[in-house]
Amino acid sequence: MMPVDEAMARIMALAPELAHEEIPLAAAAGRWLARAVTAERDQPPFDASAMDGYALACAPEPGARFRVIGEAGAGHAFTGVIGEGQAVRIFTGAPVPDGANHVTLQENTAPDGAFITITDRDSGSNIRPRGQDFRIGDQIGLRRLRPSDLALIASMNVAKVTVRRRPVVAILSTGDELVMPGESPRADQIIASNSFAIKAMAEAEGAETRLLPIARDTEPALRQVLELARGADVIVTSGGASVGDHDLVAPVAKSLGLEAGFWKVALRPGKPLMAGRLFGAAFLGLPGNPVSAILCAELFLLPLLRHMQGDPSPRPRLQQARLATDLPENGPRAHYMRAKVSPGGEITPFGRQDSALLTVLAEANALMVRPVGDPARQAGDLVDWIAL
Ligand SMILES: Nc1nc2c(c(=O)[nH]1)N[C@H]1C(S)=C(S)[C@@H](COP(=O)(O)OP(=O)(O)OC[C@H]3O[C@@H](n4cnc5c(N)ncnc54)[C@H](O)[C@@H]3O)O[C@H]1N2
Ligand code: MOO
Repeated sequence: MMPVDEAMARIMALAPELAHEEIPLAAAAGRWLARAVTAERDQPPFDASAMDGYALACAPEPGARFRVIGEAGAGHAFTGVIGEGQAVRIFTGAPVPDGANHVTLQENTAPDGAFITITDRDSGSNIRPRGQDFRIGDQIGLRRLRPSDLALIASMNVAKVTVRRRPVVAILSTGDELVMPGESPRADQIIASNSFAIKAMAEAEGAETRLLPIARDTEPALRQVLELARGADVIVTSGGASVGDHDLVAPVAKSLGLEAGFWKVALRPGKPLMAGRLFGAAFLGLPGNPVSAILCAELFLLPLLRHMQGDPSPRPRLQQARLATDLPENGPRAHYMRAKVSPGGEITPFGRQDSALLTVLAEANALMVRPVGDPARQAGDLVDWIAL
């Protein structure tokens, strides 16, 4: 059985190259920049008032009196020059007029016809200097674009960005026992659930998905459905990965030309995971047990999708927490236990860890990682976990 780390590395090495594309900023949320963005201007592009008040030639003393000679608003600059004893009525965001180096807060003044009298001191100059946020030529490096990045790029006057094309993931389930939700299962059938989680996980990671029909447990049926996956960047199957007589994914994928393949990872749940390259795509054969399939998607599919889109650290992020209970030693497979991390930061693995229990997975907010051969642990020990 292959160690989890090695399986992750082997799977990332299967990644096909994704082309770059230029898209409008308004469509770029969640996309990965493929080319750095360069600011086209300074922000602010002029010394700007941070407050509503009066622009003055220098910081005034209480009691000082100034004549108001004009007005500066956001988008409406005052074009004259301020001299001693003069003030310009100014509003937040307006360019500070020439000759001024201070904005006094309007709350610190008393108006009196065409004059103002200073009643209190200001705590600062209330001026945002030109370029205080960014300067022309400043760059945003490659990253997944969050809403705040979009605002930053917009303010740089950049209307289009170059991103990686979205990876296309084809998803299919195998098994004679499966019917889709809403259909009428026979007494010996269950409802296909894995592909719904895998689809949602892949899409949240930036992928486009193609949900293929359920493949029945015959070689021709599976071959036919797998053929529909041609053209995808990643092909994900669930079920039929183990050693049973009806577990056909490995032989069929091989007959279709699976390359660079491997099978079985020292992982619980998820041991029968298989991977390779098929039709030019990365191929992941996930185990059928629902928790195994979702866990393998978390550990292998999502890092692969992040890597393909340019994430320099695509692996799951490990955090640490104190264990709330004692645990016996772990066996020969890394155990990713469904667990709950409390707001206080303590982690408690669920008592029931059967890989068929979706209710337990749905209650969990963490996967607690127990390495291969991890010795017995006591309450209070620090352990690694991954957020769900
Ligand atoms: N003799 C052995 N038997 C098994 C071994 C083993 O090493 N030796 N490994 C076990 C482990 S671990 C796992 S995990 C499973 C994985 O088996 P398969 O990948 O072949 O999965 P299936 O047999 O097709 O299904 C397992 C289970 O999951 C249900 N299933 C399948 N697909 C879906 C789906 N899309 N949605 C919901 N549920 C699904 C299926 O009905 C089965 O109950 O093998 C063990 N056996
Ligand atoms: O490894 Mo299986 O994935 O435990 O249920």
